[in-house]
This record gives sequence, structure tokens and C-alpha cells, in this order.
Amino acid sequence: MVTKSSRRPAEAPESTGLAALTKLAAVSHEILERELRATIAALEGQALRFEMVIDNISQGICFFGADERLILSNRRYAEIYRIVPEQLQPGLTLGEIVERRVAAGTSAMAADAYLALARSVNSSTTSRIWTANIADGRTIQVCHQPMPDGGWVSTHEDITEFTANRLIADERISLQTLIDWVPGYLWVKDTESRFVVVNKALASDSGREKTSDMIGLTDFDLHAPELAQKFRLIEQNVLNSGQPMIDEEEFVVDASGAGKWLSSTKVPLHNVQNEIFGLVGIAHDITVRKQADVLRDGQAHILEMIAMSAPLEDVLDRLMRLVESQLTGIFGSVLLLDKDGSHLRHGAAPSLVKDYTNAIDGIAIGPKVGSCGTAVYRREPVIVTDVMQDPLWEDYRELVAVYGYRSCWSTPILSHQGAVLGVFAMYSMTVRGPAEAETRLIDFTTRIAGIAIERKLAEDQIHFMANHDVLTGLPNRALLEDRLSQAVLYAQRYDRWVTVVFIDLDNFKLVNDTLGHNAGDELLKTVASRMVECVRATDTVVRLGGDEFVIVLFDQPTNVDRISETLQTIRAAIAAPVHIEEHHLRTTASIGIANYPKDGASPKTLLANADAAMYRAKELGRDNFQFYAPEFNSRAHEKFVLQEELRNALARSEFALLYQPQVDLRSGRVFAVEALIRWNHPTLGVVSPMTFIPTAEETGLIVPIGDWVLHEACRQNKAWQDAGLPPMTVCVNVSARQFRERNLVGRVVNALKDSGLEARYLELEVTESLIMQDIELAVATMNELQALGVQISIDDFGTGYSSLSALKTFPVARLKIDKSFINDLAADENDQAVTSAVISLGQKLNMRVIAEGVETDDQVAFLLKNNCDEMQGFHFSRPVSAQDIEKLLNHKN
Ligand SMILES: Nc1nc2c(ncn2[C@@H]2O[C@@H]3COP(=O)(O)O[C@H]4[C@@H](O)[C@H](n5cnc6c(=O)[nH]c(N)nc65)O[C@@H]4COP(=O)(O)O[C@H]3[C@H]2O)c(=O)[nH]1
Repeated sequence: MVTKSSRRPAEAPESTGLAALTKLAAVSHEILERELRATIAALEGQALRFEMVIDNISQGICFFGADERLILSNRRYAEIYRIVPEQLQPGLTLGEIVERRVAAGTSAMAADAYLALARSVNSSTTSRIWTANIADGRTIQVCHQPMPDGGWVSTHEDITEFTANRLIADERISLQTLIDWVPGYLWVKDTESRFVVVNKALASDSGREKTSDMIGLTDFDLHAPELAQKFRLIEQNVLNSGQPMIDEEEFVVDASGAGKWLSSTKVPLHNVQNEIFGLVGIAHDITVRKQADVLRDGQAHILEMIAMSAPLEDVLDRLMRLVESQLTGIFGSVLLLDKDGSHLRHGAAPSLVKDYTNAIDGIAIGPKVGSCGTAVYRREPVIVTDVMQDPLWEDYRELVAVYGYRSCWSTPILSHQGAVLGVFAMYSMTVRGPAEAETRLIDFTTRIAGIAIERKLAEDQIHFMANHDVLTGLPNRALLEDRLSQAVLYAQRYDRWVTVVFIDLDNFKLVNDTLGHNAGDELLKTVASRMVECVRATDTVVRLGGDEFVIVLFDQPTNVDRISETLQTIRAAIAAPVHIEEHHLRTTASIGIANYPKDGASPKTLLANADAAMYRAKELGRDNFQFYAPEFNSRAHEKFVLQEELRNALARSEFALLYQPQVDLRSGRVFAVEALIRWNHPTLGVVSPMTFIPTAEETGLIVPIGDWVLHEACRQNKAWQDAGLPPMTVCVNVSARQFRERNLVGRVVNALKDSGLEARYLELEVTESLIMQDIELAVATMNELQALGVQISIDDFGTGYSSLSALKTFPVARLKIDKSFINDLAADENDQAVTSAVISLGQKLNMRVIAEGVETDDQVAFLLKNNCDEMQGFHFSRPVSAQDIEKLLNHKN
């Protein structure tokens, strides 16, 4: 419908005059009228088409004249403003139309305001477009075009829907931008687990160019079936239960093949009816944190393994796997520095090709030995980015080429004291240097590996020390039982023997005491290594301590002669001279043997019986070997009983002193007596000091016994003097144990005081070896005693190793030549040489010299000839009782 202001037809002119003219005129009129009608019809057709076009366009149109009266409007205009078309007749004023719109609720403002606005727009000559939010909530876009005659045409379009759509579109765009900014993954899925919304990060890590490429996909399109199935189950659970899954750790492999750890949250989505229509998921990459966790946990686990003394290979293997879990395309390796300090041995390399690790196992270190050998040689990291180019790998290129390793970064593993323990290397298949994270990991790994290796070395050392003797390196008592048990088990099974050899060096103590501990140690080491050379690798040589050794001869034939042969070899090896500094030492051994199964079934019994046999060898004069016999044990028992009885002997007054005179060789005058102790045992009779003094020494009983001797000897000497005998010296033996007692001098003072004997009539005999144990202390004690007026003599002189320079400093009055030199004096040239040397030495040092154990005239003659001053021995008198001395002196002097 189009409303028009004018549509009237043209009117015909009136004609009068001539007929022809009239006819012509009539015809012309007809023609004109026809033409006019045709024109009108054409115009009417055009107008109709125009009307139809105007009525059918989607915009509302209205056309006003300069007098603000409506000339034309279309149906859409009436629709937009909800005005009945019939009420929109041409000729209506703008004011009337506005009133109708206000009435229809389709005006943007009140009528006056609208008219004012319209007029101000009309006054302008330029077109204007604006949107009006009309009262019923719609948005109308108005386009106003002024006309040159003062009228105007305006189009009106309802853009409510469009605006709403644009808002939605705008919202969509900003929401996508927003979720694309989310640093992690964000997605929405429908109830079938199909992606509905995803952010850019998720799309691109899933290998999709646009986020829209993801829409409609499921996890089965992105992940391996098992992983996709796992995700689906989780999501179905969220959808079915309505319970969100919060911050669960999930491991995924992205489109590039890189594995990553995610912390994922999946929350169900509800519509207004509270029905679940999907879920929203967010996930952020926690790979770095997870790796740090793995590293921290791994480190803790490895340190725990180290603390629990797990095998080193296991610790290093675990360490390498930990390193590899932190990096991609890296293979870790640890090589350990060999004991010789010049080769590298396989430590751990779980991911390197086995043939390659075998090939480099045992490689020597050096200035051009790949990365590892060079790093240890230089004691600094060696980073080789391309093994095929670097000159350090020249000699190993062929070897490594087969396996495709291209870069190798090696760092020496150091102990906390800076010693090289091994080398840690990272291999990769690409030509490159370490990244920052890799360098950090290298530092971490070398530190942990260092702790593990150092700990292992310390444990090995502790284990070795626990089972070996430090001085000789031989197994010790702890290992002995184990080895002996094994040997016994073997012998049991194969019906063989085990021989246990107990060895005690005879004169070791003397060497130690006289030449010092260093010499003693040297002697022990030499003897130990000689014994090891005498036996087979399957036999065990053990140092029990001191000068005691045990040899376990494994898998022995059941033949005593063969065993004796081995023992003779061992004896000879021990007895061969040992050269220490300027000394040529000879040492012998007392050896006891017990055989399994004859002499005992258990290691303990075998050892005890071999020990008993060794004691028997000692009793029999040392330097021999004895096979165990059952009666040896009864001897040991006897010794034990003796010890117990010795403890009571003092209280029971079972001790007595005998005295042996000492005479001047030339005048034959008795000038002194030596007090010699005897034990009057209630059942055994008189027990020799040779039997019980060593036991008294061992038990410490020598101190009270020695005290008693001192008091008794002083008392007796004073008694003799009081009885009118000519004053003489009484000599008292002082043992090493007594001499070491702090208050020896005080005890001597007491004995003198108690007895009233003058100090000059008391002489203490100390042995040479006793003085040599601690020369300084001995000289200091001797000086104190000398200051009291007590004399000192050196007993058993010649058997020790006193140096001349030391001897000069001793405040000693006499040297006593040991009776072992006097025994064979008549026949043995050596003894003669020693005896005359001691006599002349004494003279030079202004000391008197007495020979003890003199029994024969020949000995007396030799001593006289060599200007010896004094003698003591059976030749003159055996040790006798105090009464006998009295008689003897009365008789002789
Ligand atoms: N074959 C032989 N032997 C002779 C001869 N002349 C003396 N003897 C013995 O030689 C030993 C000398 O004493 P000694 O060397 O100090 O050796 C002493 C001494 O080291 C120690 N001893 C004895 N009494 C005591 C004591 O009261 N205290 C300490 N600590 N030791 C003592 O016991 C050792 C042995 O004492 P005895 O059995 O009394 O043996 C004595 C004595 O009887 C001889 O011509 N031929």
C-alpha cells in the first residue's frame, strides 16, 4: 500500500468551428485522449510497481514535505511503529504521527522532545543516521535525508535482533580472547566428551591450527586409546556424579611427542533446569614442578640408599635413571677410577648401548682420551659438542660412530678432599652443548655420585680394617673364624684335613723393646709376607695380634709328613735373617699344630688346641713345632690352677728367699748376695721362679710379691749386719712390671726405712731389655734410686741391644754377663768374644763386670785371664738359705 497526495486524470479541451476542423479536432482530441490515457495507464503501472517495491522493502520509509506533512509512507513504517496503516494517510503532520507513535508505545521519547529533535535534524542539510531505543524495548536505526525543498525522507530499520546478535558475537570474541589468554589448557565438553570450546594452547599442543578445528573431536582423536579411555572414564564419572575432579595429576604426551604432567580440574556444567549438559576443564602444566618433585624425591631416595649401604652399582644406576628422567635425549654414564688411579671402570650407564659400555670399560686416562679419560686426566669438565669433530675423540671416533652418540660432556667426580673418584658423562645423539638445566643437573649428579662413591670406599676401608690387620694387611681374627669355618665345611664334605698352625715369634718382644717399635713393625711385616709366600692362595695367614699368627692350611692331604714339610718351609722363612737398618736380626718361632678332624671338630676347638700345642713348643725351649696332643690341655689347666694359687701364696706366707753369694774373682771374698725367690707350694713342693714369675708378671701379682722380696731382703741383710757379719750388698731382682710402677722409689725408701738398712747395701738388678723399653723413664728412675744411694746393675747383659751411647748415660754400677754366654765359654769362640768384649766395655765405662752361672774352673780361668772382676755361680755356691749364708760367711771370710 502506498498512499499518494494526487492521482486525478487529465480533462479533454472543449471544441467549436469548422466540421473538419471540428473532426480533426475531434480526432486529435481522441488521439490525444488515447495517448493521455496510455500515459496515465503507464504511469499508474509504474506507480503500482513503485508502491509494491516501497511496500516490500524491509525498511520503513516516510516522505515529508517542507510543511511537515506526510507525503508518503510504506507498510513497514506502519509495522515498525505499530500504527494502523489507515491512520497514516498522506497529509498528516509530523506532530500527529508522533502522537500516534507515543500512543502505540513506539516512540523513543515524549512527543515534544521528539519534535524538537526532528526539527533540529531537519534544519541541517546533511544526512544523519541514529539509533533510537523505543519504549517497547526495540532498537530502530533511523536514516534521515533532508530534501532541497525543505522536506525530508527517512528510512527506519528494526535492528533489535541484529544488535543482540552483535552483542553475542562481541561477547563470543572477547570470551575466546579471554580463554586464549589462559596460560594452561581450557576446554568445554558436552556429555559425549566432545570438545565444544577449547583455548588456543590446547588446540596448538594438540596439533590443530585453529581452535575451531578441535570442535567435535574427542580424546580418542588426540591421545593413545588407553589414555583417551582413562580420560573418558574420569569425565563420565564427573558427569554422572556431578562431583568435580579437582587438581588431579595427569600425564599426557602432546602432538610433538613431549610428555608433560598436568594438574587438571574438571567441573560439571548445569543449565537453568539444573541438568548437567557438559563439563568445563582446566589444566596447567606442572612438568617443571613435577620434575623438581621427582628430582627431590629421587635425591632423597638415593641418599637413603647410600645411608642404607645399598650396592654402589644400584645407587649409580638409580642416579643415572633419575638424570635421564629429567631430560630428553640424554644418556647418563658413570665411570669409576680404578685402584691403580690410571684406568676407568664401568660404574653405571643404564641407557647406553651395552657393547659401547663394554668397549670403554677399563679405558686409560690421558690427555686425549675422549671426554671422560681427558676430564679425569685434567681434573676438570670436558664438554665435547661434536665427537666427530673434536680432536680429543680422534682415537675413539670409529668406536663411537657405530652407536650414533654425537656430544659427550664429562665432569670429574671428586671426593670432598678433592681426589678424583670417577667421571660422570652425559651423551646425546645431537651436536650440542649442555643447556642451563643440564649444567645444573651435572653439578647435582656429580655431587651425589661423589657422596655415594666416597661412602662406598669408606665402607670398603672400614670392612677391610675390620677384617684385616693394619700393619701387615693380613686377615685378622674376625676373618679367621669365617675362613676356618669354610675350610672345615669343605674338609667335611670331601673327607680332607684342615691344618691350623699357631705361630708365636720367640724373641719379638726383645726386638721391640730394644730396637724400638718401628724395627718391631718391620720385622712383623717381613715375617708376615714371607709366610704368605710359603702357602697357597687358598690358605689363610692371619695375624692375631702382637707376634702371634695363625695359618689355616685348606684342603690338606691326610698325611702328617706332607704337613711337616710345609711347616719346615714356614720355619725356615721366619728364621731367615731380617735386615733392619744396620741390624741383622734372626727370629725363631714356636709353632703349634692342630688338625681337623683329629684334634677338634669346630674352629674354636682347633684354634684352642693349636694354641696349646704352641705353648708346649715354647715350654720345650722355643724354636720348634709341636703337633697337638690331648694332654696339652691339662697343662693349660695346670697353669690356670697355678695362677689361682699364686694369688693366695703371699697371704699364706708360702714364699721364701734363697741367697746366692757373689765373690771377688781375685780375692775370693763374698761381697754380695743375690736374693732369689722360692715358692714353697703345699703340694707341688718348691716351685722355681722361672715357672711362676712370668705368671706373676702376667697377672700383676709381681708388684706385691716384689714388694715382699724387697722388704725381706733388706730386713735379712740388716739382720746379718746386726748379727755381726761383715756388711755386704744384697741384690734384688726388679721385673719390668715393678719397674714401671709409679712409686717404685717410694717402695724402696719404705723397705729401707722399715728394715733400717743403709741404701748403699742394696742393689737392684734390672734387665737390659727393661731399660730399653723406655730409656728416658728408666734413666730418670735409676737416677732417683742412685740419689738415695741404692746401686743398680744390669742383669742378663749381652742379650739385648743396648747401644753404647745409651749405656754411657746409665747410672749403673755393674754389668752382669748373662749366663748363656758363660755356659759354653770354654768351647764357643763367639761366647768368648762377647764375654771379653763386655768385660773391656765395662772397664772403659768404669763399671764393674760380674759373670753369672759360673760352674767350672775353666770358666773361672777364662774370666781371670780376661780381667773379669767378679763372679756368681754354682762353682762357688748354689743359692742357699739365709742361715746357710751365715754359716758360709763365717766359714769362708
Ligand atoms: N745353671 C746355673 N744356674 C745358676 C748358676 N748360678 C746361678 N744360677 C741361677 O741363675 C739365676 C740367676 O738369677 P737371674 O738371672 O736374675 O734370674 C732369675 C730372676 O730373673 C728371676 N727371679 C728370681 N727371684 C726373683 C725375684 O725375687 N724377683 C724377680 N722379679 N725375679 C726373680 O728368676 C730367675 C731364675 O731364678 P733362679 O731359678 O733362682 O735362678 C737363678 C740362679 O739359681 C749356675 O752356675 N748355673
